[in-house]
Amino acid sequence: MERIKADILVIGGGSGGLSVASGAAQMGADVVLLEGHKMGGDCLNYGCVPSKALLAMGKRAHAGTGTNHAEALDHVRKVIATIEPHDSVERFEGLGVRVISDYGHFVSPTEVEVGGARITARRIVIATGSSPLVPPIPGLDKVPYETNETIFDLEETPGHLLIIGGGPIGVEMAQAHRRLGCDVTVIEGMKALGKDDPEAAAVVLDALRGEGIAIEEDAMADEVRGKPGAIEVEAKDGRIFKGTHLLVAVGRKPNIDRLNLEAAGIETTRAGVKVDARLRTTNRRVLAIGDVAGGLQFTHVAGYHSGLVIRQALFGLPAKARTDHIPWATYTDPELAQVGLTEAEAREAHGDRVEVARFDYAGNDRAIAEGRTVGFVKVMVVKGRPVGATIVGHQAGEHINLWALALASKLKMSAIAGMVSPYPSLGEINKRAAGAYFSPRLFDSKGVKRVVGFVQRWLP
Ligand SMILES: Cc1cc2nc3c(=O)[nH]c(=O)nc-3n(C[C@H](O)[C@H](O)[C@H](O)COP(=O)(O)OP(=O)(O)OC[C@H]3O[C@@H](n4cnc5c(N)ncnc54)[C@H](O)[C@@H]3O)c2cc1C
Ligand SMILES: NC(=O)c1ccc[n+]([C@@H]2O[C@H](COP(=O)([O-])OP(=O)(O)OC[C@H]3O[C@@H](n4cnc5c(N)ncnc54)[C@H](O)[C@@H]3O)[C@@H](O)[C@H]2O)c1
Repeated sequence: MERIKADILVIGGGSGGLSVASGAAQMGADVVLLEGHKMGGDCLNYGCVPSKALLAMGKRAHAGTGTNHAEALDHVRKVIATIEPHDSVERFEGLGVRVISDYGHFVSPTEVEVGGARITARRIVIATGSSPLVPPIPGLDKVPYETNETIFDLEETPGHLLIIGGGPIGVEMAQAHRRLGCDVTVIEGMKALGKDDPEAAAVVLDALRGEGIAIEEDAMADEVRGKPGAIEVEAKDGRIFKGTHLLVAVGRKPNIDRLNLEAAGIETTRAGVKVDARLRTTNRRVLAIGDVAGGLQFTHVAGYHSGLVIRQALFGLPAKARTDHIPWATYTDPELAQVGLTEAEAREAHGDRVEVARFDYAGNDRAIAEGRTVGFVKVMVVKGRPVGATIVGHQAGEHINLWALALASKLKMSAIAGMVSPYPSLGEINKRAAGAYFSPRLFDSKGVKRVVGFVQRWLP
């Protein structure tokens, strides 16, 4: 058996693993990367990239440019093919990474076996991601169903797509398919977009319903039956939903089954590999990042984790994973974006000390000019600093960047209010929200009026 020694062994070539491997190799470390399936992982092949490409085609169809489902899937394939070389084995080998295209598993606390090789490394990084969770709903195993791993390869256009799960995957896929000409029913066991601010989520759900998508809430799928082309989902309360195709989007499960973690003394929880604030597992040589670490499951979180791992594994420096500054966005139209605490979370954590500053898209001249006046930004502020921001509306996922910076760098509201925004930009909504925080302090204050009166008497 071949024996390989490395500084860093990365298991999994998705968003997190590839960032660690490329960063570490370019900084001079000896890196081995294992990828058992497709380089680029979920995000490139079955997640962010195809879903945003399909949504883009849905937008085109909605604008009247006559795109159909088959053309949209063709576009999805082309987008993946365009990005693929960036994540390819060739590129990584060019960076000096030894790539092994196979699944790896631990055989001891310090060794991983893959194919015919046994690898030891100073640090091992588990970056094996997650897979679609398929719940044990009676009958589901007897009907054809799609997940995010198959929906972008569907041969035929669904006549009526049933989607179990109204989280980000469910609602993004609902709007993309609806705009590409399918009937769509979302079957959500609790509240759709339930992890987001309910007032903002309602704006998205209203828009989706307005486009003809049925969103059924408090409808926990309890039984599935039927045959190809004629599928029924029955909810716990007896409601029955009929469609031609079924997409299951009820969350994720961590990819840990193949890893033989017991051999390495690595503990797990229901969410994934157990990690501490520094992303260390219960084996001190092994770290876990991205979806498999069971926290927020986003590509940019996997990327953020990779930076923390490089800091620790290459430079021996401590690095703590924060979550208070992590944004996320759901790329429906209108978009929904969040960073930090929602209004409810902020009130729970800070009580009466929270002030909510708010500005509506309807008050922004560019939004009026573009006919995109639906939505708002609200910012949760404690002692002059933002602790969270919610934006729903046109390009909310872009506009949240500013608040992500503000939270990451602990900026004050005065920094945002003091920024000069180009007129007429949509992004000015953020400055106006900060302005809304200060206006009562300036315009409703007797003290300010007294000072102005005094100065005016003395100014030449
Ligand atoms: C439909 C959908 C849409 C999404 N949209 C967004 C979005 O818009 N924005 C966003 O930020 N996030 C989005 N996400 C989430 C995002 O895709 C994930 O958070 C991200 O891919 C996680 O990266 P990762 O590196 O942890 O795992 P992955 O990217 O899944 O990579 C893990 C890799 O490890 C490999 N692997 C597993 N086990 C082994 C083993 N034993 N040996 C070797 N290799 C192994 C797998 O084959 C895989 O390639 C979306 C997800 C889905 C499903
Ligand atoms: N834009 C983005 O960044 C983006 C897009 C898609 C996915 N993602 C990532 O992927 C993760 C997974 O997304 P998801 O939408 O699959 O999961 P999710 O956990 O966010 O939502 C799943 C939904 O399914 C519902 N559900 C569970 N069991 C059910 C049942 N039996 N019947 C009816 N409803 C049921 C839940 O109540 C929940 O609302 C997200 O949390 C996110 O991290 C991100």
